[in-house]
Amino acid sequence: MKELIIGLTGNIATGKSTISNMIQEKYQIPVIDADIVSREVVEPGEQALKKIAATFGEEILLEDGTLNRKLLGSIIFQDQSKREQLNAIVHPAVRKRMISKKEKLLQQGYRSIVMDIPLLFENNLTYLVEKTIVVYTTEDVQLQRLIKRNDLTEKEARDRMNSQMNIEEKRELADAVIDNSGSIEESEIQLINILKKWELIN
Ligand SMILES: CC(C)(COP(=O)(O)OP(=O)(O)OC[C@H]1O[C@@H](n2cnc3c(N)ncnc32)[C@H](O)[C@@H]1O)[C@@H](O)C(=O)NCCC(=O)NCCS
Ligand SMILES: Nc1ncnc2c1ncn2[C@@H]1O[C@H](COP(=O)(O)OP(=O)(O)OP(=O)(O)O)[C@@H](O)[C@H]1O
Repeated sequence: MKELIIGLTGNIATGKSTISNMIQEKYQIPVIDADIVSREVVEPGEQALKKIAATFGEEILLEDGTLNRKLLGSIIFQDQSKREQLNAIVHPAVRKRMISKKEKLLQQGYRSIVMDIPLLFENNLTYLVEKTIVVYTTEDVQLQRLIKRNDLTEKEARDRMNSQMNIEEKRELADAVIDNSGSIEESEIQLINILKKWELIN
């Protein structure tokens, strides 16, 4: 089996987690998920959470001292400057922790690793990986799945989509694309073909 660090990206609700779970469970390639790491770095006691409270006010915390994600989301997805303020606090900590997780997995002997990073292209993080996969859907499918999964209004969903680079642009930048607009089975066939082409499975 070859060695490869893969960057998996896409847009909000195009299916990154669906594909990365498949890669981890069916093909035993470990996945480092930026969304999970971005939750770890804002746990109570973490520096990043203190900075968020200092910037957005103590009312951004719930009674138990954890981050009110719903409230913060409603602020930053409709205000670019607020989003940039949050990114400046959270992203350096996420990047640092992801690199350290990658080093640990390499030390444990893993040779292939997937880094699931929604903002891989926006934040110029391709230097962390060797190949990129974009999980794509048409904008219409993305919108419908996002509204359904997060129980959002169309405006809220569009604000979230507009806070990221357009999926058509990302598709152009990718080494490989999985079109997840159809069924999960159809997506798995595309994934298998990519993993075979990159000699990660037989
Ligand atoms: C604003 C927050 C609290 C909302 O939390 P919530 O639980 O509702 O969403 P969750 O974290 O699961 O993110 C869902 C999706 O939103 C998108 N997204 C999240 N943050 C951002 C952002 N700053 N810019 C663009 N898209 C984003 C991603 O596609 C992500 O997969 C949270 O998203 C956050 O802390 N964001 C900043 C960190 C970040 O950029 N994370 C994304 C990858 S590092
Ligand atoms: N092929 C598919 N057919 C039908 N529903 C799907 C398909 N792929 C994913 N979904 C559903 O669409 C929603 C978004 O998928 P998923 O959570 O994997 O996206 P994501 O890209 O990881 O999202 P985020 O950017 O928010 O982390 C989920 O509710 C998931 O169950």
